[in-house]
Amino acid sequence: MKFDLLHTDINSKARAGVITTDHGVIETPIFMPVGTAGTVKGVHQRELKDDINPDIILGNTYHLYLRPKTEILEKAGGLHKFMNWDRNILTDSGGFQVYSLSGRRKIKEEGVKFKSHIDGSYHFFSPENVMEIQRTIGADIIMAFDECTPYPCDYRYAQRSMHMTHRWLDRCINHLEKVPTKYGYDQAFFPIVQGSTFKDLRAQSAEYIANAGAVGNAIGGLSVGEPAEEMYEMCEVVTNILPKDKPRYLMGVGTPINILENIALGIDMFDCVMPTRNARNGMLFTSEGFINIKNKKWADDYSPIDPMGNTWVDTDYSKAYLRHLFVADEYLGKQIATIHNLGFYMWLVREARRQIIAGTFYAWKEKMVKQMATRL
Ligand SMILES: CC1(C)O[C@@H]2[C@@H](CO[C@@]3(CNc4nc5cc6c(=O)[nH]c(N)nc6cc5[nH]4)OC(C)(C)O[C@@H]23)O1
Repeated sequence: MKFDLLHTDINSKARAGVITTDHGVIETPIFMPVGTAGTVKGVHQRELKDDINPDIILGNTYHLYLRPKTEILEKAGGLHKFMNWDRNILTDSGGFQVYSLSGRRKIKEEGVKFKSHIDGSYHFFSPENVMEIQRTIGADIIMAFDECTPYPCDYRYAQRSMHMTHRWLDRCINHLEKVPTKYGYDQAFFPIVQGSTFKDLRAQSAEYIANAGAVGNAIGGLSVGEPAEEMYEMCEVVTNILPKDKPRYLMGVGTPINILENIALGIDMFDCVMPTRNARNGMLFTSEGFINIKNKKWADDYSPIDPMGNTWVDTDYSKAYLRHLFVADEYLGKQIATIHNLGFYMWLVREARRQIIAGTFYAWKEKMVKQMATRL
């Protein structure tokens, strides 16, 4: 994997760059649609390509390991072939999902024993076997096995959790050297900064991760319920330490406002279930603010979903029609809203990139942050 930093904003730490992998280029800043179990919920791969056009989507080790299971993926030749997606894929390592999803889990130095949320069976994840699972899934970018420190927690817990994540990182790196890639293309490995919301721990973790010398670096342990201001403070500390010539990935973030504020702090890559999850509940993001399409006020509003919209659904369908589909609980409503929201998120990061290159990012960001907070 290669990262070319093309432009850094003069009034902020915002950057425009290009990541190149064996499955094509990724223009940054980038938003990565979440496709947890090998599907971006409700959207065909062909629609993804034609209408939303993401350079990269996310998969998840925890989910894919439990279903369809690694042997099914291996026989298919990896996740790209299995889901017929020939662009980039990033897989999260599952550490976080074990912490946030599985019923019961026991975290020890060796690894994490957990109960499947599907059938209650017991499983064990360690830095070593998670590296092997991600080799088998075959994503272009794979994440370290870490402990996402729960929020809130006391300093002592955050410190111990951070050091364990650092020890697990060393085990991931050592093991990856022994397990070759399986499908003939490279896989980039990203370590993950922890340290909860303590500035000194965040700095310590950022230094440790920077010294690992990986091709890209991630920031974890955020977007877990902390106030946005604390998220921004931690990103400010960490991006001042992480190397400038490597992409920075802020995991699980976030709202359109979170994304613009963090681009200004020097973050290049984002993922979040918000555009897809909120779409399924009828919450639409637009450049003028956000819409709850189930609200009665749209019942006889025959204007396009989003006249400034970026995908064909925005002008093919009216607000009244989309509201009807949600009220009638028709599948099509969720599908239309998902394509709209993902189209908006892709527009947002692409427009941010254009503004950074034009040197007008900061003023544009300030205007957009105010505008997008409006409830329409
Ligand atoms: C914002 C929003 C809508 O996103 C939802 C829900 C709750 O937050 C999210 C998103 N936040 C999030 N923080 C993360 C931290 C780590 C981390 O430290 N390590 C690793 N390996 N992976 C991570 C993935 C992360 N996702 O996390 C789950 C539980 C996946 O659902 C998401 O609120």
